[in-house]
Amino acid sequence: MTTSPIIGALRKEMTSAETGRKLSWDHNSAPTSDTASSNNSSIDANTKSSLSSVTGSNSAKTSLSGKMSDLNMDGTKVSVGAKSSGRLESCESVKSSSVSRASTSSGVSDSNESFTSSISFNSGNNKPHKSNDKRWEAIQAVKHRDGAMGLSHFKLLKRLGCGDIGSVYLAELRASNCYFAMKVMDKGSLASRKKLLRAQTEREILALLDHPFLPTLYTHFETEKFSCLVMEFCTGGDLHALRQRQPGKHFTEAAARYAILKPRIISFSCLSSRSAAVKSRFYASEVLMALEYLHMMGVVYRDLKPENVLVREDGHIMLSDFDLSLRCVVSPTLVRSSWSDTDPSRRIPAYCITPSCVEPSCVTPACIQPACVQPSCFVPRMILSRTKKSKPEKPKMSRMKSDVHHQVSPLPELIAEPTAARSMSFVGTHEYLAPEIIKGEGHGSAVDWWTFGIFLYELLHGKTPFKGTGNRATLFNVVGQPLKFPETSGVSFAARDLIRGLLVKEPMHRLAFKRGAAEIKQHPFFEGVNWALIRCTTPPDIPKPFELELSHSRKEAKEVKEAPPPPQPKVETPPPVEKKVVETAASDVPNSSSGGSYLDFDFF
Ligand SMILES: Nc1ncnc2c1ncn2[C@@H]1O[C@H](COP(=O)(O)OP(=O)(O)OP(=O)(O)O)[C@@H](O)[C@H]1O
Repeated sequence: MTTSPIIGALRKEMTSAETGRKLSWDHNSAPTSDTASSNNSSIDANTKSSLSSVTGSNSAKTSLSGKMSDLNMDGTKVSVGAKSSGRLESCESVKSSSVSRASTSSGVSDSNESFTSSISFNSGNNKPHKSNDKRWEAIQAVKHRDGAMGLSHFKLLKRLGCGDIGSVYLAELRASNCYFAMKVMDKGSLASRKKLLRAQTEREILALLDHPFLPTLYTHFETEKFSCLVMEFCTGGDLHALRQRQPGKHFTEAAARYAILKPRIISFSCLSSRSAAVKSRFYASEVLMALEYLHMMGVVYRDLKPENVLVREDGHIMLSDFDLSLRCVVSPTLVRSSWSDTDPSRRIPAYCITPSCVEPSCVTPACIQPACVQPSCFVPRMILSRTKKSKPEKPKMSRMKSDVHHQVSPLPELIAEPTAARSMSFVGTHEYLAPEIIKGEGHGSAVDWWTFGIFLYELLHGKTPFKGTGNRATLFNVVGQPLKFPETSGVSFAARDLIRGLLVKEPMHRLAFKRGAAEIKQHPFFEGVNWALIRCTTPPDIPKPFELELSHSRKEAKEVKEAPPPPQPKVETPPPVEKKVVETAASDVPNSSSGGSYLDFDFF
């Protein structure tokens, strides 16, 4: 067994006094660290779900940009490892003015090893929902003490997995008893494989997020060779990996029973249909909220599948893996207020809310208000203005009743759907690809609702609906075959109706095309879901306590330090996977069923 270059280099860097080179992302070359001041707007789509829980603050934005050539790309070819589940991607080829990497300079291409962007984003320095998180505090304390973070601040305990652009390690912040998932990407490898833009996109998106069902980026730092993202560690693993470990890659009846007892093993197909429906609804609800938040932030996820749904320590979910996501412009709009007052002067107008990540230029002409309101002002402003007006008047019972009615009447409806997003990229996973991606027609946020339909189908049936004998057949099925449910499906009518609505091949007729998650939430399948309190719901499965894992991790940590690490899977010879990589368009490229490698290609 040979020591992989990435581990060897990691060891070297960890034992050195390296504390993390500052990444210069500043447009004017002013040094900015990973703790750069940030636009710290955030959206909590959970607690005030009817509004997609808009909250935020108004700290100054920092326009960050960078030259990747500053990152000392040494061009060293290192096999970072292959993804363990197949998916495809082409180089990003966004062809719409509505799609932006914010103010990324023109001509940005991953093939340019040097590029500049001026995307204004939340560097992760301010996460309002992390104020009571001891891991957050621990990281902040180290930053405060040492100025910058580096590999030497962490102990890498074990490798959790590897993806196309990096390996993920369980890492302990030294002397803190705080654990993280650290994604380590070899910059030379990224550069030589033209993955710099993907890595940058993922980092920027992670930095934006502040939501219970999405990963927290605690910090990121650069060393001479590596780019490291320090994220929340999910103890429950991912659903795909758990199933892969079962004999025959599916749960047996016994395993299904075990699944009920052992929360980390989750089988939807083998549980009783009621149990599966309950679990599916829980996980689907949380995924839906995460997608809603992402869309509101101008992110089209594009890679929903069980493999990317991690189970957190508390049993709630966390979507991961944003390197195939698309960033775009979005103008969430209030289309219906709860105020039905006929007096125009008292009527709450339609607001346009800019997502925190987008520069003022994001404001589309559709915004009828002179200024877009910050999310945090949204609910209070509406309620306060009402209260103020009624103050001087003598309170009458009828008026009070009316006010109470207003305050408890259905919350305003907000469209947070980036309907104008358009991309020509060919990205995703075969069985989850939307027809418009396969046909190369250009796609937008509706692809996430298609994948949500496939995801729901898989949760409830244990398989995806269009899987063919090979990848090519799968693609043909997606485009040409009607949706069918197993005859013996014990799945409810409501579930099937929802799936049918989501798996409409024509995106414009697909459920949620116009109004996004709001449409889906109203479907009978989700009847009874308390969206506002879903975060407080007791999950159907809770992973076993992390302490039990720890002894195992420490053992492995010793191995990482003292023994040759496991060989990195080579991109060319990846392990067999269940969901294969699409290598080509449906008609003209050979089937790739023999491998799961990630092959980049342009659809056109
Ligand atoms: N926050 C996390 N907590 C626990 N395990 C994680 C976490 N993030 C990733 N992992 C594990 O590491 C593996 C690799 O993750 P990673 O995101 O790098 O690769 P991927 O999901 O295969 O995507 P990509 O190829 O785009 O990088 C995942 O499959 C998962 O098992």
